[in-house]
Amino acid sequence: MESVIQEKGNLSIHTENIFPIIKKFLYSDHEIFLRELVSNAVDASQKIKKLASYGEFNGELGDLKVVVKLDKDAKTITISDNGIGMTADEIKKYINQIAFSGATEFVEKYKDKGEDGKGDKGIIGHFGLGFYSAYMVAENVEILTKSYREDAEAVRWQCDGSTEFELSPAEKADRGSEIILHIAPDSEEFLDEHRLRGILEKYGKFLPVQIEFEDKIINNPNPIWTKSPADLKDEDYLSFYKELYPFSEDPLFWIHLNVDYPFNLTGVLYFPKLRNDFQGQREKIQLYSRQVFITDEVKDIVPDFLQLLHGVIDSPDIPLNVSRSYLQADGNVKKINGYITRKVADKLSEIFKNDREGFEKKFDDIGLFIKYGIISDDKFYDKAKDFCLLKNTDGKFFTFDEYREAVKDNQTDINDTQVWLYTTDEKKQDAFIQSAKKRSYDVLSLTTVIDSHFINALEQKLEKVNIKRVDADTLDKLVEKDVKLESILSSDDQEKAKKIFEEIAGNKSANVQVEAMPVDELPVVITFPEFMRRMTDMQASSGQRSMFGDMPLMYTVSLNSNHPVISRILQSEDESDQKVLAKQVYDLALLSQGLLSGSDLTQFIQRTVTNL
Ligand SMILES: Nc1ncnc2c1ncn2[C@@H]1O[C@H](COP(=O)(O)OP(=O)(O)OP(=O)(O)O)[C@@H](O)[C@H]1O
Repeated sequence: MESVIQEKGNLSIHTENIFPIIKKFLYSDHEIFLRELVSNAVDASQKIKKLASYGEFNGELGDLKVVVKLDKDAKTITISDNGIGMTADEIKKYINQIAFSGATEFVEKYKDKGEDGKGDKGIIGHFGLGFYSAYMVAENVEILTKSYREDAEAVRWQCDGSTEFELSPAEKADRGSEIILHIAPDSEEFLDEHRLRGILEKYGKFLPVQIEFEDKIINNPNPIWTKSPADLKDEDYLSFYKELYPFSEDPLFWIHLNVDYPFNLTGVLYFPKLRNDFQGQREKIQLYSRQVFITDEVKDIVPDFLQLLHGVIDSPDIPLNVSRSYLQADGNVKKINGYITRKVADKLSEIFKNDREGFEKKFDDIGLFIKYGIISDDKFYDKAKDFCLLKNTDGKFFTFDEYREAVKDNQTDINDTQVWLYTTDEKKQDAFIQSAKKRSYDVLSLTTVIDSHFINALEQKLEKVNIKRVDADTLDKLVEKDVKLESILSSDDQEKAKKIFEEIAGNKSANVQVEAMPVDELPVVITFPEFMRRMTDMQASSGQRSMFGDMPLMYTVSLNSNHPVISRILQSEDESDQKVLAKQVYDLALLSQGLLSGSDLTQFIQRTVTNL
């Protein structure tokens, strides 16, 4: 057997292998070539502007513009700019040496220049690979360029995707570059003006230099997120929203993001009208890097609940073209997450403090969002706990603290725990809500898709608070008090009543019990244990089918031992009379829970009509 000797060395890379790799794997989406080449042209234009501002270029800047031209007959796409251009030496350095980025070098060189000491502002490239993405669609690429330097000579570079290139003197009157792509037969789909305009509008809609295609400027070089909030009016934000989402309703409000340290980020986030739906609204945030569109999949950059917002985030500090798992672990991305969450919470808190009435009016829309935030993000909860509102069945709003105070006297039970009652459907649970109100209990209206999760989260976070649906049990059991009502029935009679109703329920899942309730409450009350409710509610909101079928597996039948009808049933001599009466009150209880249907309901109606 051959023995292995310890050895160190360099892996060798053969450049002839690199083109096929670039062509296949550099970007999964071939249309990106246009984004890359137009970005380079924009960079070249920004650089000349900067050089002029640093006094290193004293010629005429002219009208800086990038022009994209399609020639179907010649099968070429040409991207021209009047930026800094390149000398033959620069081509050798920046183009021939793959992955040697001239952008990075420019930024390094000028990093301390400019009033703000940020020489890199506005320069897009930094990997040094973008240019080669041209070979994803072209079989041959030409560069015709003339540097801004005095006495510079124009040069032509050409390469057919092998490792050989040609560099020669050329004729070009004006400063700048032309990149001519000879489109490969398998990429002729790009020789279509609609397709090209589509790609340009997607990636270049907000590029900072004018982009012309077929004699029209396709971009808005000064989108509002690049401006100072002090210079903007509400109309500006609204019309930008319309520019982004042409057919949407106006947003509720917005946040202008602007931070330079410890990372760079600008943007505008809008709160849309959510309307109880938060699936259809996602993937509306667009991510830009120095005004170049990158993606509208911001899953890994923006916390889940914030994806309900709309708008634009622009950050050169979010690593692009890297794997998802890397992105999630990235320190900047984490900081950006935290920053956006904080900003959003601060904005909500500000509106709440300055305009409580307006905040309450918008709460049906923003409530969903705030609750989602509370469920999923502890840091957000820390801020939101002071402005998240609870609405009761009378339409009155409370903060958590206000609500604690409001129900303290009446709804604290023997364990010194507050019981907050809620309804998920005011109409269906009306009988229970009315009974609760008779005792001056307050009932919260928690009717949105997210509320079952929200209630769980609240119980975990709020101390000494139990949240129970108003029909989870009889009121005496929901809010247990020291003083208990006496039952007028003897324990023998109670046992008898229980038997009669057990027979009528005829159902193992109904748990019959006797309880001393006030006389003015119903003779029979049907309730569902809270835990059972929650499981079914949560399953329903997460879109799963309930494992309990249509009706919950277990329910409680409480007989009011103080109600005269129960006494009448017990006193009845005739067994069939007794049954009819018991069945009638039992069906009434089912009816008030919406549980009486089909032949049971028909029989109930028949019986009732004949006894009129
Ligand atoms: N139109 C142009 N005008 C002037 N210089 C250019 C032009 N296109 C490319 N270059 C030069 O070639 C270099 C390499 O470009 P390339 O697109 O490969 O990388 P990059 O722009 O630096 O980084 P990225 O990979 O992020 O695009 C640029 O940094 C720039 O110096």
